[in-house]
Amino acid sequence: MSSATLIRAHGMSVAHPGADRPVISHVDMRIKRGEIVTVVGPNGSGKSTLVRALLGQVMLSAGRIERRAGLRIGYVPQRVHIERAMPMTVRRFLSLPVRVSDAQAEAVMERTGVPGLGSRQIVALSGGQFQRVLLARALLNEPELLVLDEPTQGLDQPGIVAFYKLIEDVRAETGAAILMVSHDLLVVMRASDRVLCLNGHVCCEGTPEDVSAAPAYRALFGAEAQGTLALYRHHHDHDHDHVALADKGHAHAHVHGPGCDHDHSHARG
Ligand SMILES: Nc1ncnc2c1ncn2[C@@H]1O[C@H](COP(=O)(O)OP(=O)(O)OP(=O)(O)O)[C@@H](O)[C@H]1O
Repeated sequence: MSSATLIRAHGMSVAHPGADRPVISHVDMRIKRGEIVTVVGPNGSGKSTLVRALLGQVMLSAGRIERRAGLRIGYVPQRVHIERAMPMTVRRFLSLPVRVSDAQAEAVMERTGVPGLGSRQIVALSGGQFQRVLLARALLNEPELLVLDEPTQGLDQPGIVAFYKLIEDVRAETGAAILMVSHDLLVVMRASDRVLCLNGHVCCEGTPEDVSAAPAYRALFGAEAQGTLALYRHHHDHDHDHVALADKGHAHAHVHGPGCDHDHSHARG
């Protein structure tokens, strides 16, 4: 594994007991220091399973995962899986499972745009505030890799845009790599260095520009894909020069998982 690589999956497959076919098959992927990588795919395509397998929370049925020794990971699970009704203040929530000082708690809340909320009950937070508190907790152990599973679920459009801006700021400040699962194709693509399009297997992978032009992506996302393609044809106005990416020279490289039966021509329209 190269020194810039934080985590790498080789032929990763996950099958749930009793299911007739694997949820994800033969996924090869890696995340390098400081990269923002997004996983997109239809409902049920295995995105959360992929993330949880990378984190070691789900057993692989085939393949293996390499992690850099001592890799610090911050994880924000999908919101729907978190019990919000528990009677608990934000301050106490931030001290679970590892106790933090008041100063640390206040600093991280300030960082994620929810200063002074420590005494609030979790249940009394808005969706956007809760999401920022979850992010704050994930940042407390100074992760080198931050993993966010559908972090903007339930937020309105300005809330979504603001959240991704915050994520980019966190990356710029801390140098953490970020792996996100998202449905916000347009917004998330602008914030990503690399996109992985999943439908049980990796259908296509590459820069947002490459993926938005890939036939497999367009077949999966239809009209919505047209929007991202238009974005990259006419408004590719962001740059990633502030991040040293080892694979910059391979900006158009992308790989296909085995078993893909879609059109593999890589024409860019
Ligand atoms: N523990 C489990 N046991 C059995 N099947 C499971 C389990 N976890 C997930 N699945 C199934 O695996 C498939 C993929 O689920 P997963 O949550 O990874 O998809 P997803 O792409 O994240 O979906 P969504 O976009 O709806 O969140 C689904 O059909 C789901 O029902």
